[in-house]
Amino acid sequence: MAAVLNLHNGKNMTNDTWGQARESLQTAIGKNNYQTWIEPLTFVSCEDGVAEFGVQTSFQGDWVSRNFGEEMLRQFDKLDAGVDRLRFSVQPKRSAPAKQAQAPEEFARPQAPKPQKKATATEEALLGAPLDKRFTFDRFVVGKPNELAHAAARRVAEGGPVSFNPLFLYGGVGLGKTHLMHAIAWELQQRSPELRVVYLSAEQFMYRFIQALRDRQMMDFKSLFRSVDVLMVDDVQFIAGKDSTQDEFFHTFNALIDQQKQIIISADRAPGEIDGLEERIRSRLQWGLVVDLHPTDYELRLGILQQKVEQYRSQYQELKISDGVLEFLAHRISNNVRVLEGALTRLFALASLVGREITLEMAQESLADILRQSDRKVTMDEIMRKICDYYNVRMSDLLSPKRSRNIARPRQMAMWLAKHLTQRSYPEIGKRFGNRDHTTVIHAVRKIEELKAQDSQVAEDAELLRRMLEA
Ligand SMILES: Nc1ncnc2c1ncn2[C@@H]1O[C@H](COP(=O)(O)OP(=O)(O)OP(=O)(O)O)[C@@H](O)[C@H]1O
Repeated sequence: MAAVLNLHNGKNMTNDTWGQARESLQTAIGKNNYQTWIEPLTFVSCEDGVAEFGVQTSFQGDWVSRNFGEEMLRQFDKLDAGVDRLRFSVQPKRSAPAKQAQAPEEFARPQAPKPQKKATATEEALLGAPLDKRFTFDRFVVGKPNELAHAAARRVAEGGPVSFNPLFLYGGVGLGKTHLMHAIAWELQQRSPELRVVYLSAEQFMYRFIQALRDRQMMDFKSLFRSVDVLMVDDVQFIAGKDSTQDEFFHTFNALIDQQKQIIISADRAPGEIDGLEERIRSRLQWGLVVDLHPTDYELRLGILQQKVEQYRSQYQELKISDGVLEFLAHRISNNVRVLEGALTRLFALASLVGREITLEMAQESLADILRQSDRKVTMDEIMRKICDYYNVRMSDLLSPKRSRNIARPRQMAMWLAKHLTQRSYPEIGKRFGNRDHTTVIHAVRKIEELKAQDSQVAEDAELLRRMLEA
């Protein structure tokens, strides 16, 4: 890369200046923004006061220009770099056949005293939310619990004729829904930079919708959202019960599907389980492919830990972990992947502090709180309350001798959950449920196991309840 920048005032600026500007930008805009948006920029040249940066997609250039352009110029000013204007041009990939570079995005310094035209809510809405650069397919570890979701995501990321529309990904907290959606977006943008791929959470969709209403820019809002090529909406359960947002979402959804544009949705549960979602939306969400990210199993957790350690080593090299430490963590931390990552980050910090091998004892000591939390078992009370909510039965009925099916089945489910999620013995469970005999509990647990194998509704109920209680 050229090491020297020409300043329009004749002074020379070395590459160090860009380095310095980057440092202060990190402080000014925060580490996350910096890593996602500024770090990937490549400095191309600086001529006549125009500093040019290479970006991978026009989306990236557009985003940086709108959101950080002003701050970048401010930092250049501080360093007296003589930069008046920024240009972001999409750099063709080396391996790709020579292709025409796209028209660069430019950020021109606003002319004082004329105020810079602020991007309207709707213009910003088009850009969605920033993508996390760590959330790529490369970094997604595939195992049994997520293989179907991964395969579907890969298929959608290949682009081409829409096959699963919408793709609906669901699963418990921290199981990789957002990661997969960002991975699809990165891949699509890499394959086809001209595509308008918009990712945002359902909450952001709602706020942008409200802002457009308030600013009387609904027409813009509608046409912008209807002009995207791929729309991804994360955590769609958020709009349940929010009627006008649902309505708008429904129309956007239909318009895009009609144009055969790809839609990808995520939620913490299956479409049919989201209370407060209009029936017409619920059924449309089931039109395409609905896939489930199951809770992680031991092998997947271990794979994720190993991958993260490798990544860490490739950056910092020195990291020694005794045999058995990762296995221990994969065994003991059974919650979501975010918790696993948190545990590892702490171990990495510890390793860099002590400067020697991380042993099992050290890991146990430094992660005591996380391990304790993971040990936390669901209480009987929580199970009973959840069952009452879920099946709409009264606690007094659950504990009563009543045997009608609408009471007996929830009670059996509660016993099954108690057996699987708590350390309680059969007699203890029986006692808690209105002083029943332990054989009744054994029978209930068996009954639910049997029903789960025969009746998909029971299997789904059991899985959902277990997830909700473990979340
Ligand atoms: N299979 C995986 N391989 C590697 N990292 C993973 C995997 N699954 C999850 N992660 C990591 O775990 C963290 C949480 O994942 P993510 O944010 O995608 O979860 P989520 O399902 O969207 O959760 P939430 O319901 O809280 O939004 C992220 O840092 C992600 O990279």
